[in-house]
Amino acid sequence: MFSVKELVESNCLRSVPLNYICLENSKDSTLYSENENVPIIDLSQLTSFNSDERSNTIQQLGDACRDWGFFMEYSSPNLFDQIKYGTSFNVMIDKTLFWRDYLKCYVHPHFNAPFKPLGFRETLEEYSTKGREVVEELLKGISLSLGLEENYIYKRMKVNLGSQLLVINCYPPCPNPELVMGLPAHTDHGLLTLLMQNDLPGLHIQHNGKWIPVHPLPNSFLVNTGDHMEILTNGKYKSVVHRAVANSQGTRVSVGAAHGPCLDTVVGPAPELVGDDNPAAYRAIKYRDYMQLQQNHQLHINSCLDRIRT
Ligand SMILES: O=C(O)CCC(=O)C(=O)O
Ligand SMILES: [Fe+2]
Repeated sequence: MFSVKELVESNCLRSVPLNYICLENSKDSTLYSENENVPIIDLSQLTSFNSDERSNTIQQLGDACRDWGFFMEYSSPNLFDQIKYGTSFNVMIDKTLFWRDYLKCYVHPHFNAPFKPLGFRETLEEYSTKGREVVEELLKGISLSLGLEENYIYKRMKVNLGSQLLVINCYPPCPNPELVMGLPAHTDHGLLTLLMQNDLPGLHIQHNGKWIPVHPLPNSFLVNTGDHMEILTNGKYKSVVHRAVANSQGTRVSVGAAHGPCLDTVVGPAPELVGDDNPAAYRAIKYRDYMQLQQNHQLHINSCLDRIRT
């Protein structure tokens, strides 16, 4: 199987090969909006000793999770292979190939990374550790915004043994970007994803029924809530549908770190967020089984969450 990078670098590419042409693109009736912007949260205020500043930011964080589920913040065939290089999404089930190559490494609770190129492992390890620290702070803020004790999510989801999956995506330039899809519409399976990207646009998020293009903001992380945040909050904070489109200008690179519960944690709606007027909307499922369910399912058909709704 060719990678898209090899295909583009072969120098014989004048138009998109047929097996990459994504018919869904012309059928997608979701409107496109350039006029709305993803909310921006200042992490230093979330960890501030000034209690007014902190509670204001917790409120903003809660609003962002409820209304957007996406915000920016300053500063092999086996799904569980610890290091995996590939193309498209899952070549075993994809009917159309996607314009994307990737490297995935599980970096927590056990750290895995290639030994080459020199220094890559060390950089990835430091990046992953810092990412977990950021997520711990965000989870405290999110727990408080839900009226829960600040360590509620961290403890209940056993995040100290949590799964952290680093996905490095590469979207080489495409001669006809409107005919292909980098990564089709999907939601992420974990609790929170931190995304870093280079300066080429491509990410779209669905908000109030429209696709919102996200313009890269230097020195920021994009943070999005995943399916397990939606399950745990019983739908109060939604997992956000997003996609990545291709471009003709240059190679777009994004690095996503999916932070989830411990793989063996059985996750269902938090009892504190369920009541007579708000019954549990999802059945409890082990995180590992959920990931398997998502992987075996064509990404863009509909959200994997639909399969565990009560
Ligand atoms: O490349 C992007 O901006 C999005 C990547 C993504 O959604 C993912 O890896 O799950
Ligand atoms: Fe994603």
